[in-house]
Amino acid sequence: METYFLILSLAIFFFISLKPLFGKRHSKFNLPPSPARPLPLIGHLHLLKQPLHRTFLSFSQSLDSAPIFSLRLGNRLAVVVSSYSIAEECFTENDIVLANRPESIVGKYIEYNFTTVTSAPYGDHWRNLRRLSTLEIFSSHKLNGFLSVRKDEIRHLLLRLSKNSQHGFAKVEMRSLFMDLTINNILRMMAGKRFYGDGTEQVRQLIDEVVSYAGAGNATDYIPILRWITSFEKRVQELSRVGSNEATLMMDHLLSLQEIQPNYYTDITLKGIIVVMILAGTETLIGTLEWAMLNLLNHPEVLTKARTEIDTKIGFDRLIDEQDIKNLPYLQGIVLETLRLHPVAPTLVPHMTSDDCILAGYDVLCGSMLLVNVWAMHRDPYIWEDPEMFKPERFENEKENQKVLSFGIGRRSCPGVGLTHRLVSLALGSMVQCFKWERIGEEYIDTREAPMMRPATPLQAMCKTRPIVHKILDAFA
Ligand code: HEM
Repeated sequence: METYFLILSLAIFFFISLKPLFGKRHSKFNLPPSPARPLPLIGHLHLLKQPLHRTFLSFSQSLDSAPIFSLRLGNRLAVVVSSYSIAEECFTENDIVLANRPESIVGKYIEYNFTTVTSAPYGDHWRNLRRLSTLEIFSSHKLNGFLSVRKDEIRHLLLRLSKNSQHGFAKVEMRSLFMDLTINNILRMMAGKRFYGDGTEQVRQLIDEVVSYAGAGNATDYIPILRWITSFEKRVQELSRVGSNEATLMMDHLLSLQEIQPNYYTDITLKGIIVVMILAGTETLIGTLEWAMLNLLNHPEVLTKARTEIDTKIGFDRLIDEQDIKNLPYLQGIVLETLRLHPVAPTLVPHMTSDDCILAGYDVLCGSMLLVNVWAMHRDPYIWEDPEMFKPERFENEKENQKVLSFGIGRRSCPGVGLTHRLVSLALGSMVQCFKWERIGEEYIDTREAPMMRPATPLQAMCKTRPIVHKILDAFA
């Protein structure tokens, strides 16, 4: 009897899930081309190999370099764009229609039922959150106020680097140092507190797991039956509980705002802000710093040029400061070149259409997911000279800056861009100014990426202090 009900339920489920995929509604529309015929129920999900941005580039190439194509991911239609002109069409005339986010299991459990600024549908609630985070966190005024936190955390980083490297080259593992820098920076901005030792590692593991579940590659988001069969949803629910405890500890600062305006600053809103800041503002910065250092180690001539720029403009008596960065164009070029070659959100954060629209002459139906493959666009040989090469010089022409779309464009673009440029440039500039750097061996470091856009092998380097480090050590003494 049980088997009978199972077969009956599966038959009904198959009928319901296949109907929209093969229904008449789709056939009368001019949808973007697809790389292959979709399979029943799963559509093209079986073709999605990690890393997705590379798979998407090969789909596009298999379709005669099609700059837009469509996929069926279980019960959802997705459109993938990989050209500048279509991306511009998306985020200018179609910006509002494309300003929604698709629902996901992470959005439901970790992002408080789609109420955070990253996951909320486009509308009044999202607008309020965006304004709130701009005023309280991302405005120049607020970022200037947090400068002392950034400087202090960078000083901690330099001190740790100098520990064993004052009398000769010492080997250092960069990821854990960048992890402490970025997590402590965000936590101090949010709650005025640092995490030490094991605390950071725990937070980091939590972030790692949540970030690995976010994004467009989870079959469970598209095939509802997988929610019952796999333990994915349960695991995300468990993580959401751990995350809540962590967040509760960091509420001090925002709670004072709640006292003044309790209706506006609800508990969920405040927790959501903290969760988003940690999720969006740590892994992104760690990855960017790691890729930047990796490229400097693989290109000693770039490193020398950056050091000469800093020595010439700043001298040997003081440490680089944030206001120096505008006078260090080569350093800024290194950061931009890192963001171009290694955008940590290579297909941006998924968008969703709230109505039918037209892109590049194709019909894009209401409820479709949009992914923009900026990783592929940043390596397009028709747009960039020597696209695979790490050449910060290309940004001597300031017009090139506009072509780096790692933070997205339009109303849902990243509000953390200012903080990223400040922290990454200052940390990188300080490390170049204070240390000599070498690879741990003769061979070049692997530039392929692991899942989540990290370097394939955790970055290690050899560093040796330069005399200026003593000025920092003295200041700490
Ligand atoms: C290298 C650093 C970073 C990169 C490459 C990056 C990239 C992105 C991208 C691609 C998006 C989505 C854009 C779109 O949907 O079109 C985004 C959204 C967002 N980012 Fe970042 N990000 C970075 C750092 C940060 C930092 C440091 C923070 C905060 C501390 C942050 C907070 C956010 C938030 C809140 C959103 C959601 C915006 C919305 O949906 O309205 N990001 N980021």
